[in-house]
Amino acid sequence: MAKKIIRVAGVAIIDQKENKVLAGKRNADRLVGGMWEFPGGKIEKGETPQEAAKRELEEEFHDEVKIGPQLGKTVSYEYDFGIVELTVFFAKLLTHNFDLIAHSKVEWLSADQVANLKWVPADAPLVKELAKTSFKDINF
Ligand SMILES: Nc1nc2c([nH]c(=O)n2[C@H]2C[C@H](O)[C@@H](COP(=O)(O)OP(=O)(O)OP(=O)(O)O)O2)c(=O)[nH]1
Repeated sequence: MAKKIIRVAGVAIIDQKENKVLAGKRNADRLVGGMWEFPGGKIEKGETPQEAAKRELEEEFHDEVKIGPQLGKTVSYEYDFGIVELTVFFAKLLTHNFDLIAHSKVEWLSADQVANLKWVPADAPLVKELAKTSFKDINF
C-alpha cells in the first residue's frame, strides 16, 4: 500500500537582534521523540501552511508569531509511518510565553551552532540552509 502523505508546517523562529534561531526538542513520548525540530505540526484541511504554522505555535507554546519567508524548499522524507512533506517559514515572536507543551526544551542557536544538534532526519536539508543564513537579513 502507498504510504500516507503527512503535510507539516514548521517555523524557524529568529531573534534578529541576537542573530539566533530557535530549535525545539520534541517530547520523548512523541514520534521521533527526543530529537530537535522546527516547532509546528500537521496542516489541517482547509488551512494554508502559514495558518497551520501560526495555529501550532499557539497550541505548543501559547505564543503568537509573525510568519515571514520560507526557509529553503519543501522537503519530502519517507519514514516507516508515512511520507512527511515539511514546509518551514522564518517567523518572529510577538509574545514570549514559551509554555513547553510539546517540547522538553528550546534553545537559541547561532547559524554556526545549528548543525551541532541531533535534528529529526527530514530536517537535514533545511538545517544546512539555516547554517548559511544571516538571520538579521530576513525581511518580514
Ligand atoms: N513539527 C515538526 N514536525 C516534523 C519536523 N520534521 C519532521 O520530520 N516532522 C514530522 C514529525 C511528525 O511525524 C510530523 C509532525 O507531526 P506532529 O506530531 O509534530 O504534529 P501535530 O502537532 O499536528 O501532532 P499530533 O497532534 O498528531 O500529535 O512531522 C519538524 O521539523 N517539525
